[in-house]
Amino acid sequence: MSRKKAVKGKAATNSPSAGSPSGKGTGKSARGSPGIVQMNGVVHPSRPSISNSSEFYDIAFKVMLVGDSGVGKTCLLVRFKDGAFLAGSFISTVGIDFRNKVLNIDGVKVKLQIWDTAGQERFRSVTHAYYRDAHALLLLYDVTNKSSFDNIQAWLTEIHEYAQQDVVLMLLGNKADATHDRVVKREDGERLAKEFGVPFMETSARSGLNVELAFTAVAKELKHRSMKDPSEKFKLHEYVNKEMKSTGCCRS
Ligand SMILES: Nc1nc2c(ncn2[C@@H]2O[C@H](COP(=O)(O)OP(=O)(O)OP(=O)(O)O)[C@@H](O)[C@H]2O)c(=O)[nH]1
Ligand SMILES: [Mg+2]
Repeated sequence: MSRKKAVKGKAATNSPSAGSPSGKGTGKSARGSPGIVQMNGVVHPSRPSISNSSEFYDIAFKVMLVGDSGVGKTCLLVRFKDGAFLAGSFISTVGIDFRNKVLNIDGVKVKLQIWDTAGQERFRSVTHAYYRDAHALLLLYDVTNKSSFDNIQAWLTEIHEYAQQDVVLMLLGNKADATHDRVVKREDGERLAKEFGVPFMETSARSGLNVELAFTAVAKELKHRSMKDPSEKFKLHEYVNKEMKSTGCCRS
């Protein structure tokens, strides 16, 4: 396995690579996605990085953050990438943006290119165009906002319409730190996730609760799928449940 160099940066003005399904499996660069070539669902850089990032990786995947405006998608990404919480006034994302992070998963360097989408309705058509190339989707609601939870079903319909059939999907109930403002119980999130057969956890971009776990679980699943190693058994649901219990984070 050759080791690649991670491309770092933001691409708010990029057109979606998803606009080029023909790039899939051909080894050709996907239109509008600088330095990205798709081969067997795994993303590799098509040319040397011009950024100052010196982080190398073996395999790379696209992960998208979706959910209503204000649920905490940007804050979750910033917490994961920089280990910090974006305090202060809420600045709603315009369009779409991405950040890269390389994780060491069982000795394999897995680069996650994480796309932070705008939750506002008016950007929905922009977001739709990116779904097709996503290997994983983190679907967020806000435990302090009932309508963001009620909208999860609509988001799932959208995901089924625009994303790949085998996309890795996880439901996250964010802002779990906000105990006084909570209106959605953890059990409600669990029930909904069970109904749709998706792994679930509560997170907090503010406290960092389960943020690393959510991305690591997705990276492990994607790595497992791409390696197709029959000797290696990995079950996303089991991993999430086991890790949640071991941290004792969200169980009463
Ligand atoms: N208490 C608490 N507040 C949070 C958390 N995550 C985000 N927030 C707050 O929620 C607001 C919205 O956060 P964003 O991350 O900007 O929301 P978003 O989902 O990216 O919204 P759009 O970009 O409009 O789609 C901000 O005021 C954050 O400070 C969290 O885990 N806990
Ligand atoms: Mg945002």
